[in-house]
Amino acid sequence: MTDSAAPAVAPTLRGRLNRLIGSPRFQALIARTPGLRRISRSEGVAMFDLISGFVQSQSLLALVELRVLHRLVDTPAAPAALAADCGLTERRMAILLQAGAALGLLKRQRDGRFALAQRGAAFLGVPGLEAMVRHHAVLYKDLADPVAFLKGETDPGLAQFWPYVFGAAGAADPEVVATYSNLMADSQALVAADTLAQVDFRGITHLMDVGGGTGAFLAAVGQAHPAIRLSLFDLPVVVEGATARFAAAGLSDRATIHPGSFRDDDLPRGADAISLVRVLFDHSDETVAALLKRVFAALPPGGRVIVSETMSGGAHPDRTTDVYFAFYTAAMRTGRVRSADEIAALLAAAGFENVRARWGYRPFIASFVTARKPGMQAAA
Ligand SMILES: C[S@@+](CC[C@H](N)C(=O)[O-])C[C@H]1O[C@@H](n2cnc3c(N)ncnc32)[C@H](O)[C@@H]1O
Repeated sequence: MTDSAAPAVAPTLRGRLNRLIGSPRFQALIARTPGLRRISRSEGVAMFDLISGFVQSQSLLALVELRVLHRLVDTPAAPAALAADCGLTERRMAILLQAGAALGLLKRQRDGRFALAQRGAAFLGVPGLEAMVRHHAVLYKDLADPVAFLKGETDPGLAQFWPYVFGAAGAADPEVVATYSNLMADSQALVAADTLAQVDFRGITHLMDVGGGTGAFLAAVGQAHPAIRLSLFDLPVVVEGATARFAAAGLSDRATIHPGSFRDDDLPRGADAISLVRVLFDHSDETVAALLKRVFAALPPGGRVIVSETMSGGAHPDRTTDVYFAFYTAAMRTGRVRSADEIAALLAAAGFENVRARWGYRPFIASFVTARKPGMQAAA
């Protein structure tokens, strides 16, 4: 440990253990001891993974920007062949391809050529993943000085990328809106699949998706549950894209679009369930509390609210959500990744009961909290 001075207060048992684990003599002993050597090695690998993670992400960005995975879909290629197409020297191309293979996205063949590996093929198959990697350039800049970022001394660019979080006025530029709506809609397929698999939709006759973007989640619900009526509520400039989506999905007769802002307008009534998919984590506790009050008011007695988004692990910090999403939403300035317990408390404060949480089986896609408005369940 770097600070080897005697502690000012008597260390706890955990503290004494920390000092022991951090001592070079102890580490040398573990590295020499059969059985423990393996643990020491895997801890070393895990630690180096933490240290080098940003280079892995930047290698991935280079692979995406140069469309290397796409170029290898049909046939393997040698560094020299790809170098010319990508405008790199052969040597630099070889570095990138070797890194891609080390990350499991490519496979290095015996003849020195590189092929697309299964992980690379799967990466290309996930809608929105390439766009997600590309837009990380903004977050990467925002985190260049993480201490200044955490002290609030920087002006994060991600806040401008998602202008709607500051209110309807910020979302006036159709080009900006199209960029984030497409990114959201592309990544929605996985969120919808997990939500439909892990949340019970039985008994719902009319679902309103608030902050539902261009209707991608509702389209998935509509296809999985042919009897449910659908309502979409989002900012006017955002819902413009929903008409074509519902028409293409054959849902125009079942779906109603309500343009509006949940900051300024009451929510339309009539739905016996309201979903909030990746909406709460964009906003402050104050905005969320006000939104949940409106959700409560719009539901009939017994009506259901469904929250689906990535959540903090809370008492059990989660590697996927408590690092990436926590910093991401902090860079948006207004947002926060909350634990299921925190969301449950906000729902209870809004008057909901029967609050149930479900940790997602892919927590980096979504986890879920559902609750009911007290009173009789709405008639089917
Ligand atoms: C992170 S996106 C999620 C979109 C969609 N639910 C999904 O999961 O793909 C948040 C959505 O909330 C909407 N939103 C933000 N502020 C809003 C407001 N004041 N009123 C209505 N919708 C709003 C945005 O336009 C955007 O579509």
